Amino acid sequence: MTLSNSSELIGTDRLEKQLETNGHSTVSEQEMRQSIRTLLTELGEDPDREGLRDTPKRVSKAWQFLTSGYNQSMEELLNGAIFNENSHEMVLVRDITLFSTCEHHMLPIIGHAHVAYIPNGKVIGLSKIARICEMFARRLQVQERLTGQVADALQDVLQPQGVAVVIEATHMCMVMRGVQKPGSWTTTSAMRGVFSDDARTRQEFMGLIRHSPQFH
Ligand SMILES: Nc1nc2c(ncn2[C@@H]2O[C@H](COP(=O)(O)OP(=O)(O)OP(=O)(O)O)[C@@H](O)[C@H]2O)c(=O)[nH]1
Ligand SMILES: [Zn+2]
Repeated sequence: MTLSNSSELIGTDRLEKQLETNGHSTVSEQEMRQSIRTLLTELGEDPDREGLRDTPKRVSKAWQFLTSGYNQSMEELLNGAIFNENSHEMVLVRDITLFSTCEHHMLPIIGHAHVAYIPNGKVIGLSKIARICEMFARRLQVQERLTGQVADALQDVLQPQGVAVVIEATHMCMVMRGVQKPGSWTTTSAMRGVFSDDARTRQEFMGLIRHSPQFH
């Protein structure tokens, strides 16, 4: 199923249709709200008090947004922004802010992605690299899979000489609860093509992402 950009607001009618047809959920918007209401009650809250009255609706909308990456199509996301270019030097977009959701606890994963590729006759619009990251981040994830999906998607659409993806993230399930380790960061990488085969290319990439960016 193809839907438009995840950052668009989704109207309730369209949202319900999407929920019924996207294959990831058959629950309606109403059922989702009801389950959030039940959760509030089970937590000992009064879901009818003023501050919580619209919370099921808000939470439902928030989760639709946070998981909207399931409904995006690569074709729409790319919008044709792949250009023929006879360049064979590394392209790196670093410090792409990422917000994802851990599939074990449904708590936030917050971090950065660094994405590089070496073209092989085609380049991609730079913003599309960040959009690809967002599409996979806005799903229930584990960091390893997210990293590999970004690498495979770029490899697929560009057939470059290689792709490298490093994600550095902190998991709220390890910070706010459980083992409670604020300041812990997880680094994952996915190397494809020349980044996997050639240590010098990989080293060049690693050297570039170590360097601090000029602007934040
Ligand atoms: N590999 C991997 N593990 C993750 C990720 N996000 C969360 N986890 C881990 O998933 C594991 C789930 O372990 P369980 O023992 O089933 O769940 P739990 O009892 O809530 O575990 P604790 O977090 O240790 O309290 C935990 O070790 C989490 O840290 C991720 O992106 N990748
Ligand atoms: Zn977790």
